[in-house]
Amino acid sequence: MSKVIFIPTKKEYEKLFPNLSLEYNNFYYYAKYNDITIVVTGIGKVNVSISATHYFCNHHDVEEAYLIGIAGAYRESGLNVGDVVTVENDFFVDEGLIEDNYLKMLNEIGFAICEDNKTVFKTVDGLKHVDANTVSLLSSTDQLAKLYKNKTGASIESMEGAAFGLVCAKYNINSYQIRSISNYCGNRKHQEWNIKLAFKNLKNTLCSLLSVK
Ligand SMILES: O=C(O)c1cccc(C(=O)CC[C@H]2O[C@@H](n3cnc4c(=O)[nH]cnc43)[C@H](O)[C@@H]2O)c1
Repeated sequence: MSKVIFIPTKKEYEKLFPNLSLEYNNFYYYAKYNDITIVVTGIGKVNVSISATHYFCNHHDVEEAYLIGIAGAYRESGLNVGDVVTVENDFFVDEGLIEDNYLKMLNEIGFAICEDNKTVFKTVDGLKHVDANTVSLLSSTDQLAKLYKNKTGASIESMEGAAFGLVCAKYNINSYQIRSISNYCGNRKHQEWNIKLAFKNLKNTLCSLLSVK
């Protein structure tokens, strides 16, 4: 049985594994770290779905799959930049429509992507448990951030989570999602990015959780 770590972008990979070079197989970049495979999926729902599906089709011994990376936190979440969290429920929040400034997810108009338009992850003890929204249209205004947050009550936002969770569920694979908060959502002028702190804390978590040095 094996473990695999999925990371959305090469930028994130290079901050976490600066000395480990990547190979390419036409679908994704990957590397081996001891007995763990690391897959760089590409940004967003489509890329993570292609990469994870291809990986699981070709590796039938996966026991645990981890999606790790950075994420934005909604202002009202109480989270700080640099916090590392374990995601429980992850919503396809922007698959839907907006009517009179009210956001309806696809499940509310009879076309659910999956049950309740969300996927559910296993969680890691010792980290803050949060719910997440997965978006293609980033919440780059305070108004949109509020719309997303109020819809599901999620604390954080990423671009891959719910899609990854759905692929893992289809393959019956135990999935985990660990994110380090790099910025706040909303108005791009006030997002307060701190990439360095986010990756320092994420790397520390990886070291203790998966014995990755
Ligand atoms: O600017 C940099 O140096 C840099 C270094 C590493 C990664 C990045 C990214 O922008 C990665 C994009 C990645 O991060 C997630 N993310 C982060 N903040 C948010 C957000 O506010 N809303 C949605 N997604 C966010 C996302 O999952 C992307 O895959 C930059």
